[in-house]
Amino acid sequence: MSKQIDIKDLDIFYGDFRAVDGVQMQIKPRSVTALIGPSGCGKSTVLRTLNRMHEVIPGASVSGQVLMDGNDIYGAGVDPVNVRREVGMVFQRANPFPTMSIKENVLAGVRLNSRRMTKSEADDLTERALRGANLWNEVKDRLSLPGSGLSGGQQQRLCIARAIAVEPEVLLMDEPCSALDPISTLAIEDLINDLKDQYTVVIVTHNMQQAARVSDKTAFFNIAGTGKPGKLIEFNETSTIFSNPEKEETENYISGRFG
Ligand SMILES: Nc1ncnc2c1ncn2[C@@H]1O[C@H](COP(=O)(O)OP(=O)(O)OP(=O)(O)O)[C@@H](O)[C@H]1O
Repeated sequence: MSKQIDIKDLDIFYGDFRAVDGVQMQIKPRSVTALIGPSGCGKSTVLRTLNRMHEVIPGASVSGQVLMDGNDIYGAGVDPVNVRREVGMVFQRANPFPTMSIKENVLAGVRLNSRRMTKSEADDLTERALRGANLWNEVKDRLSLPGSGLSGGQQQRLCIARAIAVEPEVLLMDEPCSALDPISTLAIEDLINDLKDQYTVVIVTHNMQQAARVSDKTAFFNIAGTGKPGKLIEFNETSTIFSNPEKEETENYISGRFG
C-alpha cells in the first residue's frame, strides 16, 4: 500500500504563467518527503499535481510526467477520480464535514467512492482508520457526535483518518500543522512518522524544524523573483540538506540568510 513516485520534466502552468519549471524527483515508497522553500516558489502547486488537483483550477495545466509505480497519472485514459482515490490529501485547515458525526466523517470518502459496506464492516473500518490516525482512544466513546466538536488537532487527525479510510497508496499533506498549537503539532508529527510504515508521504511545510524532524528527504524549491517560475534547487537526504547542503542557495535559505 505504498507507491514510488517519479516526477519527470514537470512544468506547471496557471494559464500562460509558468509557475514551476522542470521538476525531477524520485520519491521512494514508505518514506516522508518534505517540500520547503520561500512563499510563492510553488510547493503547494507541485503537491497538487501529484493527485491531479491542480487541473481543477480553470486554465491550469501541466507538461511532463508523474509516474506512480511506473504508470503516468497524466497518461491517456487515466481517470483523475481514480488517481485521487490512490493519492489522498490533507489540507492546511482541518475540514471535517461539520454536521456529520465523527464516524460518518471517517467514512465520507469511502461512501463517495460508493463502496457498499455492512454495518460491521463500517464499524471495523472506522476503528482501523481512527487507530491509524492515533485518534481512536480519544473518540471511541463519542463516534456519533459531530466532528466539529473536536479540538483543532483532533479534527486534523480526523481528516487524516478520513484520508486513510480510503486505503490510498500516497498521502499528500499541505502544511497540516500550520493552524495547530505545539502539542497538537507534535501529535501529527508522531503520526506522520507512523504513517510512513504504510504510505508514501509528501508534506509541504514552512517550518524547517518540522521538515528536519519528520522527513527522510527534503526538496528545496526557490524562485528568482516575482513572475519567475519556481525551481527545484536541491533534493537530498534531509540530514544533508540541513547539515551539509550541496548548493549555496540551499545553505543561504536554511541558515536564514534569505527567504
Ligand atoms: N489558483 C492560482 N491561480 C493563479 N496563480 C496561482 C494560483 N495558485 C498559485 N498561483 C501562483 O503560483 C505560484 C506558486 O504558488 P504556490 O501557492 O504553489 O506557492 P507556495 O510555495 O506553496 O507558497 P506559500 O508558501 O506562500 O503557500 C505563485 O506565483 C502563485 O501566485
